[in-house]
Amino acid sequence: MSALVSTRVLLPSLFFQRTTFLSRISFFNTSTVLLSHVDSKNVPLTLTSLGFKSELVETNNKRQKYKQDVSPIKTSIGEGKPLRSSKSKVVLTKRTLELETPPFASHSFSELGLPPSLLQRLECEGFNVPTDVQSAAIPTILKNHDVVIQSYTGSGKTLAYLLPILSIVGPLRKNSPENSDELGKKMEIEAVIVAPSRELGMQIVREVEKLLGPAEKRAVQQLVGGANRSRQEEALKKNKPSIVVGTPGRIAEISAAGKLHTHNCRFLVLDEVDELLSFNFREDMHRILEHVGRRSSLGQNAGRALKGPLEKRVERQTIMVSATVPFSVIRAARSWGNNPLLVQSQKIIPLEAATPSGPLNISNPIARSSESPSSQDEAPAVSLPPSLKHYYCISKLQHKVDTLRRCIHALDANSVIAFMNNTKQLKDAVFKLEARGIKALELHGDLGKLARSTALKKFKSGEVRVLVTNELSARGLDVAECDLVVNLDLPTDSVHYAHRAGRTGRLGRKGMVVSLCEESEVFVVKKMQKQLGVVITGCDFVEGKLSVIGEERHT
Ligand SMILES: Nc1ncnc2c1ncn2[C@@H]1O[C@H](COP(=O)(O)OP(=O)(O)OP(=O)(O)O)[C@@H](O)[C@H]1O
Repeated sequence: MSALVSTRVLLPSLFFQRTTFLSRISFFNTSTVLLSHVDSKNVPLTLTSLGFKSELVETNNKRQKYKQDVSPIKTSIGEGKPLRSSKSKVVLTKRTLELETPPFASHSFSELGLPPSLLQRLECEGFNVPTDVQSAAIPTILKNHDVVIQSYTGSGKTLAYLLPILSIVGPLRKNSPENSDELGKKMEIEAVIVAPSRELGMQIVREVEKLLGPAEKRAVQQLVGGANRSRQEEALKKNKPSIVVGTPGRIAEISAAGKLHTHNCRFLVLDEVDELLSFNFREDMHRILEHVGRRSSLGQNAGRALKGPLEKRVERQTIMVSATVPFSVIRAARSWGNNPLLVQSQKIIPLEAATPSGPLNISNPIARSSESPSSQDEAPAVSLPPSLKHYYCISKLQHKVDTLRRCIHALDANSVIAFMNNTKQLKDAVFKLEARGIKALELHGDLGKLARSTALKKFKSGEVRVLVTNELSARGLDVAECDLVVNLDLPTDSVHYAHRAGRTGRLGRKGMVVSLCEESEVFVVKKMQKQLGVVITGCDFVEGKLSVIGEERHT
């Protein structure tokens, strides 16, 4: 207890010191160690006690930039009502999300072979240091390798593929288009990025637009389902984008209609590749894989000559990405790509060397040692952010929403994603939360496009405290402020658990995951714990506090 108090007292002064990034990492590691000595039976565990701090500040609502050399990542989220009415200034609760295990590499972006125009844009947007996986993937992709990028949720995989692509295609590329006849004439799509949901597709588009800057943002075009197709086709014709980002159905549809010419495409990215392999996407993915970059007449500079029987052919570069890479993806990647490499944060190996019992689970030693060889066959290379804390709480079905309410209050969570499996029950949960005075909104595929984007916007801005959703939001959704994920229904398997859990604890921030289950489901939690290689601790919420049941193991 005294260790916890002294850590808290030390925080404000140390927090604003201009220390180096590395010394700050060691400071936070120290605070973690101290916290782990606290007797969890006597001390209430809240997000604050686990390292989240709240303080009242004024904010002008500007986006917080990531400046790793100045201060840990902070983020502003609204707790609720402004304390004072003012048109220009709103007083909100500022919550500082400390970095527990920052995934930043020791390199700088300028060492990775990116063009000056892109480096400038990165600086403008406040991206100063690449993450581990970016340091590994960027040079590998720039060397023309097909890759499978596997790294835990929130570790920066999107920029890991966007940056090398933008170095080679589009207005920020190494050779300015004005100086090259071949590139100047080119009107074709040069990169196709496929994502399994409209929300993720739009998020990627925004990330590309951010990097391109306001003057060049037309170089990317969204082709997501649910949006007006003819408008997308008109935009393709008018803006002649270099990059398109979309969902499999819409991309395949527009391509089949002859309005999207991707045969000469240089890059094909499959984001959340294991999800794109699912049965639902089979036909559309087949078309995309068959057509994108398949009849290339690219110039020598842009294309890659293949070895062996395909020696004369110039072909697309295929980039496959996910936090979870089951062996089915490895098999598919071998057939889709040209000698692909498996790129992880700390290592790069030929995909050929990846076997079901081999390096796939290297980031997950507990899972490797606890799984039998047969169950490893389909065991995913799951990677969860190391800063996450996992709990489960036994609750009767009819009491789950009330348990969720108690959980939110006990942990003092400000930005919560609650996952359910059934849309109808999801609506009831929102109704019950609202009736209990907690601002909540639903987000699922049955909603219209406007309702979906409004819900997401309100949640991201902090206007809504709880987003009740289903698998739709489990993949890729990036809300830095999310400090708690609750499974109101258990996910179907450990892969789904990993993606749901990964909506919090982004980019090394702390986060908590609480799974509410009935007594008869505890064995499912235990099984996932084993497969994922994490400790999921039993807990309850009593008198406004989280109390741990049984021994909590700190790993
Ligand atoms: N080098 C960096 N510096 C600062 N912020 C970064 C950096 N790289 C990425 N980010 C930010 O980190 C957040 C998480 O990145 P991203 O969404 O790419 O993670 P991810 O690994 O793709 O996660 P998931 O597996 O859940 O899709 C984003 O908000 C992104 O803008």
